[in-house]
Amino acid sequence: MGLATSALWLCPRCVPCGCKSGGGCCPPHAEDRCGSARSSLAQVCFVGRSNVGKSSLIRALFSLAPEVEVRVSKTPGHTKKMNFFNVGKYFTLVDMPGYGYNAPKDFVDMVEAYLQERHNLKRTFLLVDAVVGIQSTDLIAVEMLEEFGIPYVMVLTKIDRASKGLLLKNVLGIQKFVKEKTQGCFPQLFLVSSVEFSGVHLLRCFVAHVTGNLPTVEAS
Ligand SMILES: Nc1nc2c(ncn2[C@@H]2O[C@H](COP(=O)(O)OP(=O)(O)OP(=O)(O)O)[C@@H](O)[C@H]2O)c(=O)[nH]1
Ligand SMILES: [Mg+2]
Repeated sequence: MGLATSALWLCPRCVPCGCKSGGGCCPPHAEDRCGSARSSLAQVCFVGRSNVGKSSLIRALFSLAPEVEVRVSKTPGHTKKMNFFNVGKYFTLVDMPGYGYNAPKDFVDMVEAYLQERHNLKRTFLLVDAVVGIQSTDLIAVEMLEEFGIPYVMVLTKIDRASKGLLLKNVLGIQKFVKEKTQGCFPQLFLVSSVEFSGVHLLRCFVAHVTGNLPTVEAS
């Protein structure tokens, strides 16, 4: 995976329309830096409740790419806008604001608009906190992804904070939920700690794979 990385901030509605200026087609939320227009790069995005560890996971996944300048905070609701980062010429990753506590007021408009257009979105990573497990707000997110037919993957975060027993309970609960209640969810759950870097390498390879950047290895 190429690690020459440049950060872009794009208005999600500029991606489909090709607007470069941030004016005209852009909704009021897009007065921030509107980067380049329609991108042909594959995209992956990271969603989940506020404070679940989205920005931290992106930082851990792309720790070798210092230009992915993701901001992490103890305060839930820290990430207020969708932040787009280009990973070299290979793909674009999207750090979403969180839903639930202290979510930005325009969260639904912003995220729904993006997911409906989902230009080149190859996979969505839905993060769930390993200590608290799946919550009712996560179920709403799952419903939305299922309704839009978006392929997604569940990731259990902060596994360093969960006891072995609690981790097992939440893993089994999510596996049962995925099997019985979902269509578009990848059956393999990823377990990660962005602090201890556990599970990060496997997920990094998976991101490379879904964005078409993992060379096929022939079985001998
Ligand atoms: N122990 C532990 N703490 C973590 C881990 N990942 C994130 N955190 C902490 O959780 C808090 C929130 O992390 P963020 O990455 O900012 O969470 P977020 O989902 O981006 O939050 P919002 O942008 O507010 O939605 C920070 O204090 C992080 O240090 C982890 O794997 N283990
Ligand atoms: Mg964040």
